This record gives sequence, C-alpha cells and structure tokens, in this order.
Amino acid sequence: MQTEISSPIIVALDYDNTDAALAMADQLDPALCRVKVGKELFTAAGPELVRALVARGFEVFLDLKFHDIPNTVARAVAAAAGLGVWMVNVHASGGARMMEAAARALQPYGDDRPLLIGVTVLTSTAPEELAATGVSRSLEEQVAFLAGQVKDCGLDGVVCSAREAPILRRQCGAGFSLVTPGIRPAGAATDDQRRIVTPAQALEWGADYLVIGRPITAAGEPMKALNDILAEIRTGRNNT
Ligand SMILES: O=C(O)c1cc(=O)[nH]c(=O)n1[C@@H]1O[C@H](COP(=O)(O)O)[C@@H](O)[C@H]1O
Repeated sequence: MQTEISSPIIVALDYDNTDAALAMADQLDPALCRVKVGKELFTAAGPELVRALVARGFEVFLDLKFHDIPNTVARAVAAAAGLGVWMVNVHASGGARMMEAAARALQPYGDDRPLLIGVTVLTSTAPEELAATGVSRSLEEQVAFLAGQVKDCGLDGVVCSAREAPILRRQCGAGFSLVTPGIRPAGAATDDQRRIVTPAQALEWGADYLVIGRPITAAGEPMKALNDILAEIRTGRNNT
C-alpha cells in the first residue's frame, strides 16, 4: 500500500549495501519524499532491496539509465515494471527506436506502469565536456533536441538540470514531467555537480521533481535536512 505523497523530493539512496540504504530509508517518511535506487545500490543489493522499499510504502525511482539495443531496453523496463517501481529511466541518446520500444513494453501494465523518463544531458556535464564528446549543438540546444525526441516517442518526461526547465516547460507543455537532479540548498557543497539550482528556484522554473542525494543523506539529521528543504520550498513559494 503506497503512502499519499505531498512532496516533490526524491532522495537518492546512493549506497553500496542494503543495510545502509534501509537504515537511511527508515529515517525518512514516505509521505514526505520518494526514494531513488541507482546503479551502485542496485548492483550491490539487487531487486530485493527495491521490493523492500516498496513494501515500506516508498514510491521508488529505479535510476538505471538504460541505453542498449531496443529489445534489451524494452525487456529491462518491463522487468522494472514487474518490480512495482514508480519511475524508470533510459538515456535519450539511445535514440528514438530504443525509446519507442521501451514505451511499448510498458503498455501492458496500463495505469500501473511506471513513469518512463528520458535522461537528456547529465547535470555533471559542463558545456565544454559535452562538446568534447563530439556534439556540435550548444548544451541547451542538445537538451531541447533530446527532450523533443523523448516527447515524440511517447515518454512521460525528462531528467534535466533545473536550469533548462523554463525552456523545456515552454517546449513540452504542462503534462510533461521534469525531473531535476543537481539540486543544492543555498550554501551546500556543490560536490561533483556542475549545473546546480536551489530547490525553490528549481520549482519556480517549472521542475516537477527534485532529486536530492548528499544534501540529505550526508546530513547529521537527514529527516531534519528534508524538512528544512520542504520549509525552504514553502517560503520560496509564499514569496512569489
Ligand atoms: O538520473 C539521475 O538521477 C541523475 C541525472 C543527472 O543528470 N544528474 C544526477 O546527479 N543524477 C543523479 O542524482 C543524484 C544526485 O545526487 P547528489 O549530487 O548527491 O544530490 C545521483 O544519484 C545521480 O546519479
């Protein structure tokens, strides 16, 4: 039974073992956040951990950023749907045929299917790093181009930096989910992120979901850090 959630925050459980991930999850309230299982944790802890989080009432974003031949990605997202996750993602740079195959693979799950999200350009990527991969468009143009493909392929939204949210919200319309990592409350450490935005600013710019890891999980009191961010968001909204 899932909990009713009144929060845009997805806490990234970036751990290398089940015990650490569940110890963090048990400090969090599934009514106040969703959780994300990424490559490190899934590789170490596997589907049992995902099932354990779902059983605790959390909506789970399975962040494995699939990028492979269409048949393999389609089968992988169907396996994710079988786990009962709320959201799953693929790399938009995997191409239209791959994304269409993934979207088709989720159709049999009807209203119970996870949201299917395309990753545009990672928030750790600086413009010169994108150029060094051979992409000749500007970073903003590349994000907008990939988001257009994601929408045309029938996916539910994109992962992007909140800095690109205003453009994508105009381009892709209201029903298209913008999932934004690289979120840092004022004064927090940047870590390896490059295109960062504060929680309130991200929402003001049109983000739907804020993926936040270390500012919550590395805090002395994670639930207090989460509540402080939710309060910062409320204050930001009241001031606009
Ligand atoms: O898909 C993601 O979640 C993701 C995409 C992206 O462009 N940038 C990004 O940081 N992420 C993830 O978001 C989380 C951010 O964690 P913190 O930097 O600790 O807040 C990590 O789990 C990343 O893998």
